Amino acid sequence: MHSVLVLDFGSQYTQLIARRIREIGIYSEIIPYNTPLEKIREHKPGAVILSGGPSSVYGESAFHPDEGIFTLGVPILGICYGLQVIATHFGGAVDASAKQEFGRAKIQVEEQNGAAKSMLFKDIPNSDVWMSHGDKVVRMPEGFSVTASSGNSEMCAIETTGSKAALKVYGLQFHPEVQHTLYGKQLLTNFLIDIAGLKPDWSPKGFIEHQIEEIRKTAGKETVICGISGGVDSTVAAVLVSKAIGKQLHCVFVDNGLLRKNEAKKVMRVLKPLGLSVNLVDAEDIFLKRLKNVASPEKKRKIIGRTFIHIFEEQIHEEKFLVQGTLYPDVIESVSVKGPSETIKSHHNVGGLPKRMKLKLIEPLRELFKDEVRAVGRELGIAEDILMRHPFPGPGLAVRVLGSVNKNRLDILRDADEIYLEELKSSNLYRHVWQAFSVLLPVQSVGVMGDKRTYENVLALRAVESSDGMTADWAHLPHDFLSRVSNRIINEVRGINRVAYDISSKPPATIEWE
Ligand SMILES: Nc1ncnc2c1ncn2[C@@H]1O[C@H](COP(=O)(O)OP(=O)(O)OP(=O)(O)O)[C@@H](O)[C@H]1O
Ligand SMILES: O=c1[nH]c(=O)c2[nH+]cn([C@@H]3O[C@H](COP(=O)(O)O)[C@@H](O)[C@H]3O)c2[nH]1
Ligand SMILES: NC(=O)CC[C@H](N)C(=O)O
Ligand SMILES: [Mg+2]
Repeated sequence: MHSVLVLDFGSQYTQLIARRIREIGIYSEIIPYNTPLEKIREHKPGAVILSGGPSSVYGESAFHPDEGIFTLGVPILGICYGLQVIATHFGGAVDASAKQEFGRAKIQVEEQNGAAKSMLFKDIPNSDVWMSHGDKVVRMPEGFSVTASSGNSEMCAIETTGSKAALKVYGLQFHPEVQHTLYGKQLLTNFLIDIAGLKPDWSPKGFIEHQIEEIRKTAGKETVICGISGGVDSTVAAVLVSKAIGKQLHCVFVDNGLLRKNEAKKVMRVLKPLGLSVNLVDAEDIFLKRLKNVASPEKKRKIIGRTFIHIFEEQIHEEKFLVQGTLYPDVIESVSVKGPSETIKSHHNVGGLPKRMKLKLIEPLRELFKDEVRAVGRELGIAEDILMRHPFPGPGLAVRVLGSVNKNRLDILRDADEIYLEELKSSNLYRHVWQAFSVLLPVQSVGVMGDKRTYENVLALRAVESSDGMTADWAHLPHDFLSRVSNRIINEVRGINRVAYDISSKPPATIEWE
């Protein structure tokens, strides 16, 4: 199976390029813009795409690829900054444009004999495209011709022609990967299928078959351990590995006392039909003991992370491999040219584990996006209830009971959260939001219940819409729904006399409160 390599020059849209290619049914991977030619060759790419990027090709700190890519012998498509890289490499010139162009523009497709001159524009009329640039090609590179133009960029689409035609190098000033470019997907399809001759053969079924083979090769006869949370990623990873090596896989589910109401039991019940061997470890006491009187969010997160590792280590006997449900967005973050960003919160992670214990990793989902993981899960026969679950953070309710955590406060939160989730499901709203949960505030307020003064806790409800958890907006849940949930919680949960709804987006807030 050939893949498409996307060289990342730091565009905000790089992930989107990979995403669109996957939607066409072709495998794609993102690699840093400066990956050496030998490394690129190892991927055996069927086509290469150069992404956009914030720098200017003529600037001192411009990003340049290994020039050897132009000798790979596969079609190359440069988008925006990628086009500008191509233009300068082949002897053209790029300069700051008098007029910057952000947003919608209309392209004029060059015609020949009543059809588009370029195969890239097959079945694409003059139409709206999305632009985001301040530089433009001001002198054509040699051996190229213009295939489309826009009001502001006469050389909006160019490609090799004549004696250079066989090189199949294409450049676009606009962004075909964004939804606002009406025929963007058609253009990418033309490039990948008609020009590069790739086959759209990515399917969950093919993926599963391929991974099963790979996992068998990697694991051999060794035993393998997997931390399972009942969440989407670890469940799909575990079922896939178990399909490959059956009884060699041992799963560990840690009840850290920070799970939702009856979650340990529920998770064990839903995992049962999947035929996995799951060891439930009751570690509530140790987690709560270590968290006692700790109020700082970062301290809590670190204690939980460490305790997870500690419990996990006790469960490892002769295993040589560790299964992780790492997804593609996790991988991309570590290769992006943007480099490491500031730590906003320390995500609990089993990631520290392998080095310390010399466990080797099996990460069958590391090339997938979340919705693709769900599609693979569906193909594996995993129930929709598991696949459509909202993400749940490893530190669980410890980051939703603000301030210091104890069993009493956790129980109050569990009771309230159960009502909220129950109502979301029965009102058919659960699937329409990315994530919803309750937060117990370290604040008391005065109320009056049955003529009596109360002085009790405040609970916040949170629901967000998001596509990847990186940015989010608060969900505009119907007022009568919120009012019903609030009534039920105040009436049914002892210890809460006031409910608030969180109307902050991310950024500047985050999804979780701690
Ligand atoms: N209670 C737990 N017991 C054992 N392992 C856990 C537990 N919670 C988290 N993990 C491990 O940490 C990893 C990361 O957790 P994370 O919440 O990101 O993924 P997930 O739970 O598999 O899926 P989702 O994002 O849908 O919640 C899991 O894949 C799992 O291996
Ligand atoms: O596995 C996890 N371990 C963690 O430590 C963690 N912290 C936050 N989250 C989840 O990540 C998404 C983004 O959350 P934030 O906006 O709060 O950073 C949201 O979906 C959060 O629920 C975590 N997931
Ligand atoms: N989006 C881009 O790739 C921008 C490329 C370049 N920095 C410009 O402004 O033209
Ligand atoms: Mg989880």
